[in-house]
Formats: sequence, structure tokens, C-alpha cells
Amino acid sequence: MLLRGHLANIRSFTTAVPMRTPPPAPPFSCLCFRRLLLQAAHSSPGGSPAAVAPTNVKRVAAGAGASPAKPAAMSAPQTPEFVRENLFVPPGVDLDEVTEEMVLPGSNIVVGPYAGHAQIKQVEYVKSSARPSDCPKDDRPEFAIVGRSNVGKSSLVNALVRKKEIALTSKKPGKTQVINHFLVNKSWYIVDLPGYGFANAPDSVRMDWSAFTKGYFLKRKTLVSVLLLVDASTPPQQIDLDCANWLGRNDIGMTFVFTKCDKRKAKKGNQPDENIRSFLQLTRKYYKVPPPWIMTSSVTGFGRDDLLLHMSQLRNYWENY
Ligand SMILES: Nc1nc2c(ncn2[C@@H]2O[C@H](COP(=O)(O)OP(=O)(O)OP(=O)(O)O)[C@@H](O)[C@H]2O)c(=O)[nH]1
Ligand SMILES: [Mg+2]
Repeated sequence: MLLRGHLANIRSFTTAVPMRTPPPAPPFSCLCFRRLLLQAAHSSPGGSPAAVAPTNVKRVAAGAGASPAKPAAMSAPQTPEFVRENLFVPPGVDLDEVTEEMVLPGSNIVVGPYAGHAQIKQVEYVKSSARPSDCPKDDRPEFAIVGRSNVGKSSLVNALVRKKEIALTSKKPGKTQVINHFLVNKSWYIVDLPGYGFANAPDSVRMDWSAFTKGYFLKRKTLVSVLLLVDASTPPQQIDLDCANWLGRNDIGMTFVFTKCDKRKAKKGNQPDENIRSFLQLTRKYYKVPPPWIMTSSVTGFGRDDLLLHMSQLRNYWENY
């Protein structure tokens, strides 16, 4: 079956009946989930319900930004504000049976029975491709990391695989100019893409995004999901909204990954949780069901393990379907 079908099914699962009986959840997810429950148990009640997002945003932003030097797992998220309608409910889960504890911290993502092995044991750089047609041609599933220049795509790749410089990062926008494939556990790919919205790259290396989107997103049959990275330290940017809109219109499965959630403003300006809430509100109209979203920081590691767990459930569903 075409990938588009897979993605559409994943995306519309909040209303659809599961297509098949999911496999029993592997023990790893239970353990990981237990850890999250324990974290939640140490938390204090949050504030009033947010207007739009299910917003664990509020509670986790506090945890994420508390101390950039601390590892993420050490931060203590507060109790999520639980808004059932805004959750991303994966295949194999009945919305009516979802409880607060099933939602990953700092996200709207419910963990379901497809969540499984999320540990990265091995990662290797495979190749850099200048054109979509040069990308690896095997059948392994892949996740594409997309976002504005400088949003933190390469940093997220490094954080996910726990290697400092497997993907090259830079303070200057436009560092990544080719499609980089990294093979994880010899079974799936993370793909670091050039950023959009960077006009100053030399013509010789500048990505033609319109040709690229047609060539890659619409034709890449092994694309499980796009991780659309959005900088939580700045208010919503039109170019990100346009990208989210385009992906939504083309029914390409995606997860919003909010980056730089450790960057809290000392005085003026919105905090990451406010920026995230505005962004989600603005993108609501693009989707029939809420896409998954999650807060991260490549500096503290916040959200890393939870994002990997979410990716495992998308991947396992994709592979088993
Ligand atoms: N505080 C903070 N800084 C970050 C985070 N993620 C990335 N950065 C910084 O943001 C800058 C850009 O990071 P990159 O990972 O190179 O960004 P990119 O999206 O790959 O950029 P291009 O390849 O140019 O498109 C670097 O200076 C990073 O150290 C984060 O979570 N928190
Ligand atoms: Mg990069």
C-alpha cells in the first residue's frame, strides 16, 4: 500500500477504528512509560486550562527551562492540563480510554501499544545527497528533520543519537546544504535536511525548496513522518506556518518538534510555552485531527527519550501495517 495511505491512517486515528489488532507492547515501552509516570507523580498541579493546546506546555516549559545544565530527566514536570480533544492518539488506542498518565510529558502525544524499542545502540553516517533522487534506495523507514535554517535540526540529530558532532552544527544559518542520511540500529534512517528560509547561501549550494519538496516529500515512499522543527524561543514565523500548511494539505504525516525550549527570556518577550501555544492555535485550521507535538531542548536533552518513543510507535506501526 502507498505510504500516503499509512500516513493518512496514522493521522486520522483519533476518529478511525484501528485497522488491525496491534501487537502486544514490548516491555521496553512499559518500563519507559513507568519512568514517565514516576516523573509525573513528583509533580505539582498546573494552572488553569489553556485555551488551545492541551497544554502540558505550561508545566513542562517550567521543567525544561529550570536549569539548562541539568539533564532533562532530572527536571520535574508539573501535572498536565489534560484536554482530550487536542491529543494525538496513536493506532491501537481508544480515545475514550486515554488517561492523563498516557500522555508524554511536554507533548500532546499518547503512548500506545506500538511504542517499543526506542534505544539508539548504533548510528552511522551513510551519505550526503545533493538531490532527492540520489538518496538511499533501500526500503528502510525514515524520519525527515525539517525546519528553518538555524532552528536546531542538526543539533537534534546529535541529541537523539547522543553523538556530539555526527551532524555538523553552526551558529551561522545555512550550514547543512545537502540531504544527510544517518542509519540507526541498522534498521531506520534519520535524515538531516537543509533549512528553508535562508536567502544568503551561495547559489551553488542553496536548496531549491520548491523542487525539493516535490522530489522528496511527495515521492519518498519510505518517509514515515516529517519532524517539523519550530523554534520555541521566538513567536510563530510565517514561513513555518506555510510549511505546516503545505505538509497538512498534502497529507504528509508530521510531528511538530519545538526546539530551544531551554531558552527562557529574562525580561521582555514571550516564553517558549506562550510561543508554542500561539503556534498551535495558528496551525489548528490546517488539520482535521491535531498532529502530534513535543517540546525539546538539545542543550538539556529534554524531550529526547520521549521523542524517540513516539518515533518508535510511528515506525512500528508503519512496519507492521
Ligand atoms: N539554547 C539552545 N540552542 C540550540 C538548541 N538547538 C540548537 N541550538 C543552537 O542553534 C544553532 C543552530 O543549530 P543547528 O543544529 O546547526 O541548526 P540547523 O537547523 O541544523 O541549521 P542549518 O543547518 O543552517 O539549517 C547552534 O548554535 C546550536 O548550538 C537548543 O535546543 N537550545
Ligand atoms: Mg544543519
